[in-house]
Amino acid sequence: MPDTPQTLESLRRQIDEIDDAIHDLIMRRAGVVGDIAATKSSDRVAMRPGREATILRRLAARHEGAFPLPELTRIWRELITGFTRMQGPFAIAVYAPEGHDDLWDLARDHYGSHTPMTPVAAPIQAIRAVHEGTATLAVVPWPVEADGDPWWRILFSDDPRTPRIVGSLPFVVTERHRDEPLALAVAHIEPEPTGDDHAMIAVEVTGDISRSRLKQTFETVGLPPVAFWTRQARTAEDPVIHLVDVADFVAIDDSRLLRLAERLQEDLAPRIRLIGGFATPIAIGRRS
Ligand SMILES: O=C(O)C(=O)C[C@]1(C(=O)O)C=C[C@@H](O)C=C1
Repeated sequence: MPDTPQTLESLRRQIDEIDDAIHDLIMRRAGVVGDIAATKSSDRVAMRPGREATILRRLAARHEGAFPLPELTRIWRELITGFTRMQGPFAIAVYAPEGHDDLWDLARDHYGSHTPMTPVAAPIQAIRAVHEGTATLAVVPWPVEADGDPWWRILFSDDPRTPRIVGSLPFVVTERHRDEPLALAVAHIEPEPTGDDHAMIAVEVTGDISRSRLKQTFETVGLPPVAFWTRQARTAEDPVIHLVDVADFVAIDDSRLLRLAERLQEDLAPRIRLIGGFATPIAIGRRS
């Protein structure tokens, strides 16, 4: 078709009509989210990371045509964050010390362009901000084995006000994220199963246990372990804590946690705490 001013004009008219239809639907969606908000308790965080994961997975699965999927999911991240912010205050504390803005960028990509974000110099400060209520959510680094004093240790607590791991970033993993660091999100949000989830389980023990025995014990009780980190004891009285990433949804009253404790009970006097979980991220392209 020749690119005459007339056809260009009529094509742009179609674009305007489509934009109006999209805009109308966004405004209509806001009305439905308002009804959802009315069903939620106003003193709890409105965000539901499990539901968000399900929405993005469903759209990614039905997507067709030339429009790039990373941009499509990015638009939905912006929308969902807007709909979350519509329901109440939402602010983030991000571990972003001077010169290290990787987690800042991950947080912006996921939690939207306009969400208030505060950089903090230590992961523990971000979690403290959630505990104290000055932030809704903390973005902290993915655990590393070499960390002698890992931040996740402070989630090992019986205090019901302790926040939990609720998400993993990036959720939509693209080529751009190859070799980039990962992050975890920590907040006061009840986990919801999405059909493809991970659980983070911390095991404090008084004695020595090899990785292979730990792995085998998790497998025996039906908890599929995919990664381990150990916080070594600094003194003889100091307990060792293992953090285990399990590829399944685990609820706080899951009988597998009891069976795990029973199996380790004999010689290790374990204390076991579910310190959170997250929906398995989706990969677009490959991250090798
Ligand atoms: O389903 C909800 O609970 C909503 O609040 C709606 C919605 C959405 O925009 O779809 C918004 C925020 C939540 O994190 C999840 C989903």
